[in-house]
Amino acid sequence: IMDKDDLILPKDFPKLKNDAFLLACRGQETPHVPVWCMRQAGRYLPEFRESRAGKDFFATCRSPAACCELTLQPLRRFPFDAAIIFSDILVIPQAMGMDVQMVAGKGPTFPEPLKEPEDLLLLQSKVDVNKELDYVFKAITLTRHKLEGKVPLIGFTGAPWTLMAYMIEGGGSTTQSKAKRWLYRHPEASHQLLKMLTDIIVEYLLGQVAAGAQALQVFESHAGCLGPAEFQEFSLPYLRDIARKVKDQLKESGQDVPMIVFAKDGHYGLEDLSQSHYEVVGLDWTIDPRSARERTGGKVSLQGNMDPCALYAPKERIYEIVKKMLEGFGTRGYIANLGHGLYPDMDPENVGAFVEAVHAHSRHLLNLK
Ligand SMILES: Cc1c2[nH]c(c1CCC(=O)O)Cc1[nH]c(c(CCC(=O)O)c1C)Cc1[nH]c(c(CCC(=O)O)c1C)Cc1[nH]c(c(C)c1CCC(=O)O)C2
Repeated sequence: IMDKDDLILPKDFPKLKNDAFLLACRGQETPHVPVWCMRQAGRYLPEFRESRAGKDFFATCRSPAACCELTLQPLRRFPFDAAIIFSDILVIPQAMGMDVQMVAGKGPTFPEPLKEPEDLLLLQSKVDVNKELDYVFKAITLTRHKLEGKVPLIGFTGAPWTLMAYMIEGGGSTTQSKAKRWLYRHPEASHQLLKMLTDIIVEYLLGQVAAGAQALQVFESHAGCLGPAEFQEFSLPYLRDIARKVKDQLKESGQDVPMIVFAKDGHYGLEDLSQSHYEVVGLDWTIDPRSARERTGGKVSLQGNMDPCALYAPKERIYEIVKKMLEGFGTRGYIANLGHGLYPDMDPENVGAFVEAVHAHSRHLLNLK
């Protein structure tokens, strides 16, 4: 007998029925290769567009009921093996006191981005994460209940460098030159900001686990504009710090939650990423599955990496591409996904064909063993 109020308490969650994703994160045997898609809750779904119509993006993020509904929508259509909470990486800069708006046709926009190191003083350095981001935690708890144990729920965050880049660029950028200017001209202030973000992210991820998240993904979406040396200095140490601190704290309370790091276009860092305390390394489509396996030497599970644009292909071709991908990665320690998020103009039917192909072909390969 579940009272409505119990849905917001992070306890008595329904029993998990499909643990293929969690098993694959840990390199354990599964009956099929699990699959989910980055941005599976998104504008390619007509029901998503309808729910979001006329509403402010971040107001939607602040409504636990809306986040829950948007998270569940793709699972009603497709047998995905994981859900990812509907939210955004930019809720952290907002919690630090920055104004961020989602402008239609333009994307995220900061009216007053950081310009010079003095601007760091304007940020809330000691953020009360439990207060400022409580709405995300509530959304996670509600969604974990409403999922009814169908699949595990993934929580996420942006990585420090990616968030720093948005905070300085004030929005999307192809060169990230304003943010990279800080790395070369103000390395100390850069480290100060990255450290500030890291502390908040650790608390934020721990809060997500306490609220009911069963896995965590860290998005370093702007790894690609860094070179190996800058990655070593300004991204990797913080990615490692996050995983180590989150895991140490969880261990104290006897918990263990798999963590995924996705450094988009950061293949120069693949060896390092596979030795960074994350169970899973996410890959974009510019890496060949076999070479990714060789370079990570069985140290981690891998996730990815079909080119999202392959979903524009006819279904038979999608099956062929999935087949090659599965043969390249193998069926063990592997989570099928795209190499980046779905685009709004993609056909939901082809997303269904992708999921179906992963399940069917991986079952076929596993039965041959
Ligand atoms: C860089 C980044 C952002 N947000 C995110 C990242 C990291 C992943 C990546 O590299 O893409 C992460 C994110 N954003 C969203 C999710 C939800 C879960 C899911 O993947 O389904 C996740 C995991 C919802 C969203 N976040 C956003 C949408 C689409 C806008 C809308 O719903 O109105 C969704 C579904 C908006 C957003 N938010 C951001 C961008 C660049 C955009 C797109 C703007 C545009 O295309 O107009 C920042």
